[in-house]
Amino acid sequence: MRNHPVVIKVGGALLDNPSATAILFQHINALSATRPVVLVHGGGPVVESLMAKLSLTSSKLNGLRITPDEHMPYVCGALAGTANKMLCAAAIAHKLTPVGLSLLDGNLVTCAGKAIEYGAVGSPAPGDSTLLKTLLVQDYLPIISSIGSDATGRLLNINADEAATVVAQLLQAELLLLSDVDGVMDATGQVLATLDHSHIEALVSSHTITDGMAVKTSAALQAATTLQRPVIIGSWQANLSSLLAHSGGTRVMPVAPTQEPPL
Ligand SMILES: Nc1ncnc2c1ncn2[C@@H]1O[C@H](COP(=O)(O)OP(=O)(O)O)[C@@H](O)[C@H]1O
Ligand SMILES: CC(=O)N[C@@H](CCC(=O)OP(=O)(O)O)C(=O)O
Repeated sequence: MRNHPVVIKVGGALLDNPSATAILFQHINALSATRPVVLVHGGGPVVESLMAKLSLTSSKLNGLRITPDEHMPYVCGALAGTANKMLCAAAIAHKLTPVGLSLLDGNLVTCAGKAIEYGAVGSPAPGDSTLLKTLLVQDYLPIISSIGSDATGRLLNINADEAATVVAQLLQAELLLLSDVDGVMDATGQVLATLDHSHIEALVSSHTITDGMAVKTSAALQAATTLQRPVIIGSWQANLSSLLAHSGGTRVMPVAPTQEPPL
């Protein structure tokens, strides 16, 4: 495989922002000339807009969507269907050749249900990288939604940041978690250049890091520690090469292997 792969995760709010989508795919187009790229995506706003049209309500617990099994057809349709195909179509419009996938395709990622109060929500673990490596060797751009399944065949809704960390582990890749903010902010709104385990704990305890960012920083710390390299949290409007060169965004630093695991 050419050079070291990069896994890029984008949040679902990107899909409401055509100019940001265009900027992102221009950057991916440039980056993929030199390095294999995999895109993992969320789609929280797409799920919420479909649920509202169906007069269904959903709530979150610790940043994760409580997902009754009877909601899974709609969540799956929104994430693996609408969100995935919108991104694939945008990639084609930017001269890339996407292949739309979910976590379960080719047994890429295995999943197991989290605590029962979350419903059909799972935790991901690395599975079989063969399909991804095959696609990357052929210069395809895999675009992966965060729908998985467990060993019994139950469909599961996976937080997309957690999904991306596992895809990065599968490929031993660099990981960029891109969102609608420039990075992780401190209590004064300044973007923090670096964050380590104890700093994350303090900012979560003081409610400076909340909601989806709490899930994201926890997933980033876990991935950084497993991969033993920093994970970058930044804006989807940023220049990806600059982010990879450590200019802008927040670098979440790994816990050293000799220390106790953080989670
Ligand atoms: N300390 C923080 N720094 C930056 N953003 C934060 C922080 N705490 C909470 N947030 C919120 O987290 C959001 C990003 O997380 P999330 O909505 O899950 O993004 P995505 O859908 O892109 O994964 C930001 O839009 C912001 O509202
Ligand atoms: C369990 C859980 O919370 N699943 C998420 C999956 C999508 C996601 O993570 O989307 P963003 O990246 O846009 O937040 C959800 O249903 O919203």
